[in-house]
Amino acid sequence: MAAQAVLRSSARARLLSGAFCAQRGGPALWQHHQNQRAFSNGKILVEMDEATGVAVMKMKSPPVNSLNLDFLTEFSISLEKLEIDRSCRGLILTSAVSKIFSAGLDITEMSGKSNEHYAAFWRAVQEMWLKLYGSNMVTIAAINGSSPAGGCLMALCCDYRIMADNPKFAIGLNETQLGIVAPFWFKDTMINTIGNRATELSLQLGQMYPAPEALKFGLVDKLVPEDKVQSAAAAAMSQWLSVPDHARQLTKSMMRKPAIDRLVKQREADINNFVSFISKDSIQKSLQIYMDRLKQKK
Ligand SMILES: CCCCCCCC/C=C\C/C=C/C(=O)SCCNC(=O)CCNC(=O)[C@H](O)C(C)(C)COP(=O)(O)OP(=O)(O)OC[C@H]1O[C@@H](n2cnc3c(N)ncnc32)[C@H](O)[C@@H]1OP(=O)(O)O
Repeated sequence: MAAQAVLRSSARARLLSGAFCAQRGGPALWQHHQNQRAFSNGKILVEMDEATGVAVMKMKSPPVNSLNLDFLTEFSISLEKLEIDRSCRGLILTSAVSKIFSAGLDITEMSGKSNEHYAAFWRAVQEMWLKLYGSNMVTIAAINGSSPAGGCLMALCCDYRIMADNPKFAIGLNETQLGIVAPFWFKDTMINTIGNRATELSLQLGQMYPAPEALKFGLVDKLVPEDKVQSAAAAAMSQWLSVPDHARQLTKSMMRKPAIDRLVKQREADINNFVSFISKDSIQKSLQIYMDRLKQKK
């Protein structure tokens, strides 16, 4: 895909240079065990079944898998590593943290930091989206917990979503509840999944949907009991992998390319928009109030 080509160069350069790995105290090499390969960069564990060509990526950044700069960098590099591995055809994205898929963007990365930091953070968020939404692999989200905002975005980037059937787990783009705005490419991703009107309702209200409502709304494709999420994802994956790769990939590209191209074309402008928006005093105040409320609810 066009966006993949643009993105691959920078991440691959970092991957091959080992800069990221050295920073983490050593290269994230594959460990082999029978038909399984695995690597971990710290916040992400990847297990690959060589017999099926399916990798399971587990987010393991407790307490809530929030997407900070380190996490996003590890995520994009891990994804790139799988993308360039021709034996890997499918990816199941899930969480190793109990009851949480991902709490979305790390709010502390958007509070009280320099403009340079905000810009680097936002570039990393964009890169995660470009890579996951534009992946050539079959991507299935095994949503085994709550998934607000950026966590919901990650799930929406996948080709298919299976969620644990527990009304305590909720998913949605709740940005307006924090006093912030989902950017156009979050909005486009949701529109491409549930349509324009449902997206408008959902985004304006900053609605979080408990799992059963998320299914009705089309935000997820299937609900299964909590202990069946991984096996259901594996079963769905084998169905998806029965379709010839080239035809499925071209179809995926046809559906997603307009949204991807839109961000690629205005990446720098989008970063500048984010920095000027997030650094406003009024927005910083809203985020502070939201964080205080989160801590007080305990
Ligand atoms: C004009 C156009 C301009 C466009 C500009 C675009 C701007 C767009 C900017 C950003 C888009 C933003 C996207 C996002 O993803 S924002 C993040 C939204 N996330 C949330 O709202 C989630 C909030 N968290 C929760 O609801 C809950 O924590 C939970 C359901 C995920 C888990 O609940 P529970 O198990 O009860 O855990 P706790 O609430 O106790 O949390 C544990 C611990 O973790 C901290 N925390 C939780 N979420 C986050 C987070 N997203 N970032 C940072 N920290 C988080 C929480 O505060 C607790 O910390 P502790 O008290 O120190 O233990």
